[in-house]
Amino acid sequence: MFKVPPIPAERLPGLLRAMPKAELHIHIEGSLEPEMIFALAQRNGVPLPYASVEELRRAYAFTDLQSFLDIYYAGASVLLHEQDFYDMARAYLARAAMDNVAHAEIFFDPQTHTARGVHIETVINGLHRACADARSSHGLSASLILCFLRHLSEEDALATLEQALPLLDRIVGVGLDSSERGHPPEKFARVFERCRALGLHVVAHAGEEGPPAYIWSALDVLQAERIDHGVQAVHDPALMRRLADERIPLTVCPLSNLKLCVFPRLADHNLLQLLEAGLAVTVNSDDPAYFGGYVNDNFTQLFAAVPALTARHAYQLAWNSFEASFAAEADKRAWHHRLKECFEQFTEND
Ligand SMILES: Nc1ncnc2[nH]cnc12
Ligand SMILES: [Zn+2]
Repeated sequence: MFKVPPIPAERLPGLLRAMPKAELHIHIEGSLEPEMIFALAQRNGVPLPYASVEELRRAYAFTDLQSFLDIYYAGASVLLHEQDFYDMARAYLARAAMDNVAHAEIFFDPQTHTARGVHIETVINGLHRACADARSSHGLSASLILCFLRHLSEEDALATLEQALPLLDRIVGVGLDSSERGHPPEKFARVFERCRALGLHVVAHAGEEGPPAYIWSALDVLQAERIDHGVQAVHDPALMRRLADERIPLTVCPLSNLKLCVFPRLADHNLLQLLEAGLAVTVNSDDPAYFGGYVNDNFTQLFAAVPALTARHAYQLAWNSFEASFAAEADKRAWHHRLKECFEQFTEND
């Protein structure tokens, strides 16, 4: 790999913002800014239990994952029409392009919408159209990952997969999200087996709040190719060795972990420990509208809080993000090249 020259600390934030990167852990419903929630509520005549944008924003004081999910699902209730899904994804992709995101793999939660009577085609077609337009408008490639809600039954997930079958050419893979504790990955063994047989990529949230055992079963039972979050792996040395040996990517979300009280302070985040143990860590925003930052904010705030993180780590994190993506090898090579050029430019300007 490219040998990264030292870069002065004061130039690091600029480099973090400028470097091309992939975002692999973003819930599109978590990109709905309060202003857009209110605009869509008005457009669609959906009542909200908050009087104003400010009142809604004030409710964003979370104590754990569940306290966030309750508000997140309420926010998603304003999405009814294909254009709503398009507008939401379009806004995220425009924002991601500003952060020099070259490639995004976007989670969506169809069950949140189908449970309210919205057809799955409405959801997928709106999101897919925004992804297609992002390529022409921003030169950004984007694909979709359908997530099953783990607090619901496996039968519900199987029914959702059935509904999605005619639209499978519009998604790259499936994931597992929502309330982690009490809902281990093995609850979804059959639906994930079916997805793998259909040729879909497979990822799963595990070890966000839940124990290392959930990461083991995401790997062994679901055969997950990436682990979303995975920060609890540090409590299990054998698991750490496996994740490092097999180069299984972790899509880590520092500001999410902070806002959901997984770590008391950003300075206490274990991302550096994971990286130094040889894990293929990436940095992502999770639900940027709720956690106070898009992907570049995650990079800059984490690096500011953990001064031991250097330009070498920044390069590794961006490189990992492309390598861990489900994009074509030729695209990965092109992004790796752009990344190297960006770092070379930064050192030449010294
Ligand atoms: N951080 C998170 N964990 C689990 N499910 C989610 N859905 C949206 N954000 C999530
Ligand atoms: Zn997530």
